[in-house]
Amino acid sequence: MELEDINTIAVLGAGNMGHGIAEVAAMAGYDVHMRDIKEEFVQDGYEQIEWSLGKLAENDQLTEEEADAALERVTPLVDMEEAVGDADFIIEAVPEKMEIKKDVYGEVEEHAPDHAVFATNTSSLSITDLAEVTDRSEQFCGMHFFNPPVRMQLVEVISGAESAEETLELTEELAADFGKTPVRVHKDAPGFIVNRILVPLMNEASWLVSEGETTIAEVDSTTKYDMGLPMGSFELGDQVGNDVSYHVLEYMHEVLGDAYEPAPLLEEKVENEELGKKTGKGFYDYEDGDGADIPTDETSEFVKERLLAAMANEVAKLVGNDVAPPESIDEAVQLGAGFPDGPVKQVDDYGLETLLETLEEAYEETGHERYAPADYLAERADEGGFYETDEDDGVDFDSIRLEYPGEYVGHIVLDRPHRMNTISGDLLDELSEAVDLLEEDEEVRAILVTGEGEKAFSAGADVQSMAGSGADPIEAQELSRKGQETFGKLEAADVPVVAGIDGYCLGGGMELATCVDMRVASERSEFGQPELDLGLIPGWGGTQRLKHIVGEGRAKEIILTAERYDAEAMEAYGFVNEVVDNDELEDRALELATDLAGGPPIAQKFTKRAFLAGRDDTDAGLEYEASAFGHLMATDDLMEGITAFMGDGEPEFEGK
Ligand SMILES: C/C=C/C(=O)SCCNC(=O)CCNC(=O)[C@H](O)C(C)(C)COP(=O)(O)OP(=O)(O)OC[C@H]1O[C@@H](n2cnc3c(N)ncnc32)[C@H](O)[C@@H]1OP(=O)(O)O
Repeated sequence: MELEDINTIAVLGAGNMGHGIAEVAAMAGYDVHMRDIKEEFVQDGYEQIEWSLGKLAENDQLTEEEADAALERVTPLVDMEEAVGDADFIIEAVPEKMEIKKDVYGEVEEHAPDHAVFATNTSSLSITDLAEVTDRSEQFCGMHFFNPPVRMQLVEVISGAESAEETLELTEELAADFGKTPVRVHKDAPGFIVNRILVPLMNEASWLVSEGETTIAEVDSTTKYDMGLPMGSFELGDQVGNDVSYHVLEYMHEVLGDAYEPAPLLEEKVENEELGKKTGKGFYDYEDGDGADIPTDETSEFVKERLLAAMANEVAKLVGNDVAPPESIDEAVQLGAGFPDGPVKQVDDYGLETLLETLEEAYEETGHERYAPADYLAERADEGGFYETDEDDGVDFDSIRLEYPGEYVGHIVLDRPHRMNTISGDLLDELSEAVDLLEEDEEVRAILVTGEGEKAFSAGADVQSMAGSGADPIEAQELSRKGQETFGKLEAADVPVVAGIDGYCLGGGMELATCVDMRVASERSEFGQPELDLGLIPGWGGTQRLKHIVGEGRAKEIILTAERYDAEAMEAYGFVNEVVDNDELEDRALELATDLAGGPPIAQKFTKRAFLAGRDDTDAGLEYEASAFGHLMATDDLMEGITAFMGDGEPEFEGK
């Protein structure tokens, strides 16, 4: 079956995941049969979809008409035959109990057409075991959505022992058609990718506290503010539900052995029914206490090393057993768990040899199986990391992308869409290197800077990682200088620089945009310097550079009020050169950069330098201008420009 042959999708289960998946499928234009065992369950799911579509429309992520049309496409049903009788693709999202799922498949098999593909949305059960209940194990695979499906980008597409390649490819295409990012899990291993990394990580944290090696505060301070994960490890456990992590671990323990024995602390939480947010209490108290109140200054290198070592070991088992390659693991965990950097990159950066030693020492000390290093870990430690290092290709960016869309334009894309393209120290390093590369490249005569995705050009400095390191005033001062200097490179670049701004352009993101020569923004963009609201000041040049664009009065207004401004207001303030329709932003920004790239390189360089030279001293600027004017007289570009003018043609400047 091809993707075009899929018209009707049956979603079995109208609970949290089921109705979310049904909504995503309906938004992508499919007819959806959403089925549950009781009328009230399907109605409840249907109302949730209606509410969620309404919210999306309210936030301009859909038009009212699109929301209405999506809802129209969902048919709530109780009868199984009606639900699956003419379905081309069936996504099962019933409770995570093998017996329930098996019963459902028995019934589905009776009524589903022969061509229909079955996909199970499970986070913990074996795809192979489930497939065996059906008569079509080749037409069966896992399709693991993350909660809530409408917002989460990742879908793990999991191969059972007998899933046909065609089934897996079709499921990936369908996930992509839903607007999601599919990541292939090549083997049916417990936890697949994301849970296989997260759950043992939470378990290691619990073991360390159980054994009196550290405290919950230290672990969460380290995970959130040193490792830069979106939440503390225990905070995450409370969010996921301690019973959920515990059951996943029990399953891993049963299938994979003692390395996955649940920690006593976790067991205790489950016994006491302190399951996390949903029961009001878990590792933190959400009813009578302050919830997850995590200190920024209790980070511990010991904890970091143990957690990274645990993560490195899981990565080794996944990669070594061909469950998934490093790139897929990083992509899945970034999209599914919001990690700023993928786990493989994190452990590679820390040093596999060190982490291997950490495991070996801990294994010797405690004898616990969870510290037994995987063979593949030792192998990769010898090679210097999980990622193959390509020696010919010296440039390897993670937080940005460098593209060459043609016609002398070098395009820098801020590429952390899962974190609103926030700017970390690593991103600054990469940006600095990218500007150097583009400046050295004779084939680049203009630079375009944009942010990946539709939400943000950049929401500014990564506040979370800043809170971790910012406790140290010297480090914070260095970070400020680094940002000032990096953005300053764009300002001082010899070639024109354009920013294409779509979405939030806040804080450090706006300071970056301040350093380009021209700014094109989509209508939906929002600007601001919110630093004062955080008790900070703009530290990447904002107090000095913004005034040169909008004047001191407006600059003070923007910074002191910390308000957000829409694109039109920023155009009126002179910050944005041009506001365009949302859909046109990308093309228009590239068009402008391409136009500028066709200009006379030497005259452009001198113009930019003259502006900078005269910024604080007009006489110096005038002197520079006169001298540049003189130099230009002797260039081929001048002759080319004048000849083209006289002949009514288009000049072709060569920068000579
Ligand atoms: C020297 C330079 C200094 C600076 O630049 S200081 C930073 C200045 N920037 C800010 O203060 C902006 C902070 N962010 C916001 O106000 C909001 O966010 C937005 C208006 C950008 C978006 O709001 P919404 O659409 O409601 O989304 P959401 O749930 O708030 O954010 C989505 C995820 O993005 C993370 N995030 C957003 N901005 C930052 C940031 N600047 N640093 C770190 N994370 C950020 C959030 O926490 C959350 O994450 P999760 O989904 O894991 O909850």
